[in-house]
Amino acid sequence: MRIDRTDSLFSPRCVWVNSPIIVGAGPSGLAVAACLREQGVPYVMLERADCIASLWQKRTYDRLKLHQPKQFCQLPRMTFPDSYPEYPTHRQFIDYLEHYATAFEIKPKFNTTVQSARYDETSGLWRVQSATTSSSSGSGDVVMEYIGRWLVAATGENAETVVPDIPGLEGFQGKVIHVSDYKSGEAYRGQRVLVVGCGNSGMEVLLDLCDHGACPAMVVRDAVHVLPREVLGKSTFELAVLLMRRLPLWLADRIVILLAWLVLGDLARLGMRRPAAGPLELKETHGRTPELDCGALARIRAGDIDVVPAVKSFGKGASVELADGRVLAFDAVVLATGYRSNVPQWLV
Ligand SMILES: NC(=O)C1=CN([C@@H]2O[C@H](COP(=O)(O)OP(=O)(O)OC[C@H]3O[C@@H](n4cnc5c(N)ncnc54)[C@H](OP(=O)(O)O)[C@@H]3O)[C@@H](O)[C@H]2O)C=CC1
Ligand SMILES: O=C(O)C(=O)Cc1c[nH]c2ccccc12
Repeated sequence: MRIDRTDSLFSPRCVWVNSPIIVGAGPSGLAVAACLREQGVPYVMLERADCIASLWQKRTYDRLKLHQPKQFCQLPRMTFPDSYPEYPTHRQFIDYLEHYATAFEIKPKFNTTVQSARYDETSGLWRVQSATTSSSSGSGDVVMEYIGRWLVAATGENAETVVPDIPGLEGFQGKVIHVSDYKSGEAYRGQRVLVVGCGNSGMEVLLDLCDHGACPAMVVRDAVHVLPREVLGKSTFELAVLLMRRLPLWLADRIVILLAWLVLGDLARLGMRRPAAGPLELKETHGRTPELDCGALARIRAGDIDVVPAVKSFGKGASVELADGRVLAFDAVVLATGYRSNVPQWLV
């Protein structure tokens, strides 16, 4: 057997890069890479997954479409094809991103997880430690340290799934998944499904479950801002941007809430009260995205989706105890409880 002396002598291997180090090959990382490329600036791009835009490729449900019209979602220097609809499907979005990466010759180092990125004040340099998993069996991770002057953190807000710590969840007898593993309601036909969380993912999965003949319930534990996707044919997002440019935030919020009320009616009657702070204020101050209704509200109104309060605990078998004391039985649980960034873990 040959002993690799360079590995044992310099572990981890250090590479000096006279260029930015981009962490993450999602839409933001790709956009940065394309702009650098256009200026003739080289870069190194490190990506944990084995493909670009892994969240879009591996963790989205089948029916997902962009929630904003396409002109607000395209990356710099390349528009969406004219043939795309106003709200492209996630498959179309992935095709666009693949085409974008090819056009700008973006070649990330895949299967490479950044473990830490440290800024050294004295030298003014970043030390970025990464581990590359090899697909060939037997050879372990290759640990590298990239040293350079610029770091771009582009791992997004949704790198890790959030799984709530609800008592008894591990003992629940039915199937439990996080929404990142949900593809379609086909697997749930005829089943009682509890969807925990009423963000954009939860709301759309509820609709999908209805469309596939399941019997879902939605946990709403707190106040929530649901807005229509469009008002009088104009996207609420565009409208909000226009209002925010011209008016103070509080007034823009009042108008958005009034329009939402005119289109959607009083949602408190459906068990969904609005937070005291407006949707635009919450986006500005907490980065909290408003929920855009894609049809779930109509199904709640029709009685196809039950709205229930917070889950207190999962009991014996397949029972669930709710905050209001009710105990209900479910066949399956979908945790649509969100995602979080992992930047604080590796940017030290
Ligand atoms: N087509 C598109 O463009 C889509 C975009 N998205 C985006 O992706 C991002 C992630 O969305 P999403 O996956 O919905 O995650 P979010 O973080 O937006 O929503 C998570 C939801 O789960 C609730 N929750 C968390 N823990 C619990 C618990 N223990 N019990 C009850 N409820 C709980 C939260 O409630 P609380 O507010 O009380 O914490 C919140 O309503 C967002 O930016 C969203 O807009 C998602 C789907 C489709
Ligand atoms: O694209 C996002 O990240 C969003 O959060 C969408 C969004 C931000 N502000 C809004 C106002 C009204 C409707 C949607 C949004």
